[in-house]
Amino acid sequence: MKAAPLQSPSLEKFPGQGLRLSNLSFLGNGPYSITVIPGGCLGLTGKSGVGKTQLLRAVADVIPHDGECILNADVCSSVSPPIWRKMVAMLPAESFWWYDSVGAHFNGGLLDPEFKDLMERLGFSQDVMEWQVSRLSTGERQRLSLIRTLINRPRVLLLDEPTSALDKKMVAVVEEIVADIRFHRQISCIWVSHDRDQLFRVADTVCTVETTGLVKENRE
Ligand SMILES: Nc1ncnc2c1ncn2[C@@H]1O[C@H](COP(=O)(O)OP(=O)(O)OP(=O)(O)O)[C@@H](O)[C@H]1O
Repeated sequence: MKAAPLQSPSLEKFPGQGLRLSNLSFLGNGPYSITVIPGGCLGLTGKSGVGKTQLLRAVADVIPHDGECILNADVCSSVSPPIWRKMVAMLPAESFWWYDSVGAHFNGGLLDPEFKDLMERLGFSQDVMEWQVSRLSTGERQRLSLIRTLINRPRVLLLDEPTSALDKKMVAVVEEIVADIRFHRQISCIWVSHDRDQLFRVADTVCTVETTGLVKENRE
């Protein structure tokens, strides 16, 4: 069954704005069509292996795909991939680290006025910048990679199970940080999770990803 295109009811306030997926397809999945308004959050769930991560990767333009992603007036196919990926940032479930030291991954970000606040809220003191990446726990990597993504100031945030390695208290902190940033920067967000309760806390629209499209979920 092909799902109808979806959009948030408040979209009329933002004509032509936000992140729009238009007949996006990849690896035999799709087409997917939906709009996420500025400041909005789309929650995606679905069975393991259905293609949630690949959907985020298609939106981030890191895998081949058909159809379009449009961010405000920018059409993905007309924007160079590095520029698109700077605007549309994906936080993968398992973060990548290139250098031995944590601080080397943050260079200019240390001057970002929000850096110190994010570090404190996510439970780090400044000396973590001197640490070796090899000593980081899975949860520390997850929290630090969120900071690294946010200080690049993306206009769209694609979050792939961003709290999977965190305790309850830190899950709440991450949910609050993302909500604050969506509100203050008016960025659009897609949040992938197997935790349905979490998606109904953080997102204004929740959908199940099927191989043929998105199916809107209602809170029960
Ligand atoms: N390069 C590729 N070529 C073909 N198939 C791929 C490629 N990369 C991943 N896949 C397949 O695409 C499918 C979807 O993978 P994906 O990681 O998006 O699933 P998911 O819904 O995020 O699953 P999970 O909930 O387990 O994380 C999987 O069957 C995977 O094996």
